[in-house]
Amino acid sequence: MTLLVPKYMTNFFQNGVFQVPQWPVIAGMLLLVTASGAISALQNYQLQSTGEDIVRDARLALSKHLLRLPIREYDQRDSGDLLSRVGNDTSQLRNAFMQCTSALASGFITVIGSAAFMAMLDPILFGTAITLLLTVFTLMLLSAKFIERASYDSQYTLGDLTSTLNRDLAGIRTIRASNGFENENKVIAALINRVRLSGLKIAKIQSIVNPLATIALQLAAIIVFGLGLWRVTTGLLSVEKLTQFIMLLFISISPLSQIIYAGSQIGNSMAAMNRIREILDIPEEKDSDTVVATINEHMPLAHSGPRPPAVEFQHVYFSYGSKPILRDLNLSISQGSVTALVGPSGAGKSTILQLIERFYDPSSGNINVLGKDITTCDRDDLRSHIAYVEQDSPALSGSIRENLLLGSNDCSDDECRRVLESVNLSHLLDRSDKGLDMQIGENGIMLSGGERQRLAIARALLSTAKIILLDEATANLDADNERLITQLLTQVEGRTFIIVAHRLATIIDSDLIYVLNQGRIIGSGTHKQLFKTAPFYRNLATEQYIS
Ligand SMILES: Nc1ncnc2c1ncn2[C@@H]1O[C@H](COP(=O)(O)OP(=O)(O)OP(=O)(O)O)[C@@H](O)[C@H]1O
Repeated sequence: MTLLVPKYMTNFFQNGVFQVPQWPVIAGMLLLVTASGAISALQNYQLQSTGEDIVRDARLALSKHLLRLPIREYDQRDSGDLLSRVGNDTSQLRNAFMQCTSALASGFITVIGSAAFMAMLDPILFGTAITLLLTVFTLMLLSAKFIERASYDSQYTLGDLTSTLNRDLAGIRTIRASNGFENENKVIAALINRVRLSGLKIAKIQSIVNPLATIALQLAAIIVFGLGLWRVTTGLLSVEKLTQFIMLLFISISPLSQIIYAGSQIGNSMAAMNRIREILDIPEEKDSDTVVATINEHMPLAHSGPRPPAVEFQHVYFSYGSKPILRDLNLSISQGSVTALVGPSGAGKSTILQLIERFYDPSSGNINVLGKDITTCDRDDLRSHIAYVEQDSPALSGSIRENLLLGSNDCSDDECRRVLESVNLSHLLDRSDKGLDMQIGENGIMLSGGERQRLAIARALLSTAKIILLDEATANLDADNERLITQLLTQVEGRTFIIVAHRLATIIDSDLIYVLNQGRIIGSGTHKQLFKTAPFYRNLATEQYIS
């Protein structure tokens, strides 16, 4: 519609002489301009909304993918950097995308339409204008490559900054207690300066290229205008046509500048896109799986013969890197039993639990859970049979209820209360009138270490998992609570407990104890048997005054 305005303007001239326009002409023009404004506003909103949808989809895909990466990826990557990709990079992508789409979509038609009209009005004048404009464009595209590199550096450094702040906030007490503030502040300041330098590099490129582009555009307009005037004086072009041509040129200059500016932003969005792609290209944990079975723990009961072990390791070797961690490991843990893994720090006890969860796969050997080779099972199905209380018993920010129901939403409030009572946590419900909805702060900071452990044990007990892995799950408990939890585990029926513990007092009543040293099983049996037959275990027990 905007493109019709210059044509309308020819009503102001008759044979090269200015004519006062009639009211209908003025009204028509006003209508044209208003309608064109309204359409452009609608179009702009529609584009922005499509842009928001696309960026939302990118964020959804990225965050979903982030939670499903293989565990090894989290070992190697920094959580702050991953967060920065979901936050900063998608915002960067969003900004550049918005500018590009709105500039291209709304401006493109105007520019192409103006070009077509101008070419019809005077091909020579149009040829000159297009040559000059193409030169400006090439300049902008060249600069986008430099901007992409600088922007990539800037976004990486921003990722480092987010991770450092993340690390510092998580360990703020340690930092304060060890007077580490100055050192950390220096690291953060250095990163902030690096971000600034990358930003300045981009600014330098843009502050050279953008004015150059504007000057070049103005020069192009002057040259075209001068050439047009010359063609009018030599009779090759009428005043009406020159007026139309110049108006079309001015109409197209603003969207053209927008397109050129958007071109300079492509570098930023490419850098952000590459960082997002880097994560999306990592195969998800499940991607390499060939699922041929599901675990059905009831099936063996229907058949005659013994039930398969809850967990079985057959000649398992494993390493995180080049150093072997587990060597030729064989375990057999019966369903419904309490089994303990003991041994010195670094022996590989937690690693065994993580292999049962299939966070990692062994280098060789087999692991069976409830009679099925876990590499042939669906991971979600496998994990639905296992509850895992990690060594540090991390609690999640949120309410008591959210922490209890993580992964299973179908427990009633009464069941939640009962399980809290069984682990001696009922007093938490009396702290405020919010009951189960009481917030426990970031990572459960409003709970004591022992309360966090009992909350994690409560979550495991509330789940329907038949196999419960407890990694040093009572290490922070006082003697009374430790006794309570130990007794509770022996009373729970139909579940298999695999307990890693340093304090032997908590596991001496276990049905079976495996003693590990340097990734090998060096003894197994009950406490009594091991005390008699395994000198290594006897030493461990004697050191803890256990006979
Ligand atoms: N994600 C990992 N990447 C690389 N090495 C690891 C990783 N996790 C553990 N290790 C190493 O593997 C070895 C066994 O660790 P693991 O945590 O299984 O020992 P542990 O017997 O549970 O020790 P602790 O009693 O101190 O918890 C250790 O040498 C440890 O440094």
